[in-house]
Amino acid sequence: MITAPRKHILVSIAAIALAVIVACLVATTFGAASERVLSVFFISLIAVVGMGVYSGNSGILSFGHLSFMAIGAYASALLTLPAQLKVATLPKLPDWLATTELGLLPATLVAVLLTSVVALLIGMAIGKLEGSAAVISTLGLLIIVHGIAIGWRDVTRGSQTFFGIPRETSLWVAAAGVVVALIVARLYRDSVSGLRLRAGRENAIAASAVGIRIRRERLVSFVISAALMALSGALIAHFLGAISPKKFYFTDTFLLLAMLIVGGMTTVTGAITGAVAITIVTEILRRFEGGFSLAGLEMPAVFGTTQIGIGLIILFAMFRKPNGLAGLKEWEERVFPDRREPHSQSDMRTITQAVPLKATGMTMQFGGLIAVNDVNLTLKPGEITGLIGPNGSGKTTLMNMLSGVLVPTKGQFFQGKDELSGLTSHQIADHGIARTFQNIRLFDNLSVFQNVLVAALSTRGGENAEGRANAALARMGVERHANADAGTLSYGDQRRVEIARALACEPSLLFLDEPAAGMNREETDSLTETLRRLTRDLGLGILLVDHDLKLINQLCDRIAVLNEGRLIAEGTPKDIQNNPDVIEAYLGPSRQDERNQPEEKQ
Ligand SMILES: Nc1ncnc2c1ncn2[C@@H]1O[C@H](COP(=O)(O)OP(=O)(O)OP(=O)(O)O)[C@@H](O)[C@H]1O
Repeated sequence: MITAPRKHILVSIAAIALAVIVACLVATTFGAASERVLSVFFISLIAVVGMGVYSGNSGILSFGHLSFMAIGAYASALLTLPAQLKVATLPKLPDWLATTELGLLPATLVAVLLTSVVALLIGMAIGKLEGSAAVISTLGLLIIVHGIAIGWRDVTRGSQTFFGIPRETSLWVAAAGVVVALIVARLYRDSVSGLRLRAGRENAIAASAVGIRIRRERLVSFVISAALMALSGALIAHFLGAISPKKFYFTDTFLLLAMLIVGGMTTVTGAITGAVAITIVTEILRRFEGGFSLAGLEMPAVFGTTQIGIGLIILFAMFRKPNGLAGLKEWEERVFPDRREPHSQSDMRTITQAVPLKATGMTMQFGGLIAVNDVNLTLKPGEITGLIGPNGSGKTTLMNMLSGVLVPTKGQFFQGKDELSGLTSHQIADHGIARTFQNIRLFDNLSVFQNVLVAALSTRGGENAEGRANAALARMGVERHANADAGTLSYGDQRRVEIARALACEPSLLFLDEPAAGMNREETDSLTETLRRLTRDLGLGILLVDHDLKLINQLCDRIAVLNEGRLIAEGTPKDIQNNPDVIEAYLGPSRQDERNQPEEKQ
């Protein structure tokens, strides 16, 4: 399923095909040299969009993707190399490989398939890593594959040139390859998997809380991007006719990453922009590298002029355009902004079979600090439970444990007979528990509609996702912002969108961590009314953490009070208001004495 408007996709594909055909026709009129430049440009562009499919959508920069290009290049070359030449130059090849002599297309398909399998295995290992560890591991991959290419002499000819590869990559073959790669990358970006991955890139914790399995989506993108790299590798091998391991090492990694970073990692438009910009600059600087004369002045040869130039462009881009020259949007998204009309024909499903969530002995220890200490709590559908307590009393920590963000040190919680303790955040979301965060965690660079849609797509089997997304937006009164980027909204609207995103998961229990923080009284009153309607109309249970005691008292059926990690009181708002332990926790013992004295005198 493609999540973008059909118009964007059709316009994009038509433009890609047209631009490539026009570029080919222009190059052919200028002769063989320009055809060569354009062919290399197309093949490089396949690699850049290949890297972008993973790095752009996941936000994890990969230094290792040229390994997949190398695997594609060597694998396809081994399959197309004339048998006689194989016998002469690679005498130790196994018979079946020595006698195989395929055409470019089948050899490329086999190479792409083989690379995808290798990427699947590597991706499963790398996918366990986060942040800089994930980035560094890709560097390790590059070094390992380079080492194998040099060491496996019987198959690769080691560091010597692997020559004699049939030069079958014509300009039109490269053009066909780049059209396929650009379309695959464009479709992936707006596929369900691509949207989930971009949500995870924006905020991994929130993505997991709406049911997204980030590791799985990363793996999907890793394999697709490796397949595109293999395609690029096969085409370059059959364009040059000779390859060696150094072709797939640091120099080209730097060049391709520069294209991706300068253009903008997150879009296909960015990959194209970066590839065009860096190719033009490289072609110009290369002419000056050997020295030149200007107005009678002889400039000496400066080795590395091209690399220095590319480095300067990267610096310029980082200072002036940190998201790349093309920014965060595809060109067609800017030219034809989404004018999705908000509609809410469908409403949210009423909770009919919800069961209470029972937590016992919940404990969380951070080093020497016991943030939550042996807390028992039951949350019922259709009921609003307030969770209050002074700053640092453990409210958010308890909510984090019940939503799978933190693994409790001790304690268990069940939904009916199902034990949820020990489940991950996305598994808990699938059990109908959704949440918002104290510090708003929206997917800032996705539209409001995409924020909500991706949650609906990732829970309840993705059933009727668009309808659920629209209904959730309408329930929270933010449907008019559907097309705006979430990060551009006012604070109050962002909080409402975050609740809408949680509602799109169709939860039976909703956890709200300080939903009224930063809202004025009017906005808070309106939120109070909205939340009341949610429980009344849909039978939803709510766990509400807030410091606004007026909101808590007005809204909650029951209130639980934490102090220094312990549950010190539980009851109706009236019980809690008069509870001496609660008064002491909030006001301190001396203030409570003051408060008690007049009463004692009476
Ligand atoms: N990840 C963590 N690592 C270490 N200590 C933590 C962590 N998270 C919370 N704490 C500590 O646990 C205690 C409880 O924090 P928590 O955020 O749950 O309190 P809270 O009641 O939600 O506070 P507030 O009302 O200010 O949001 C605090 O002392 C806090 O510093």
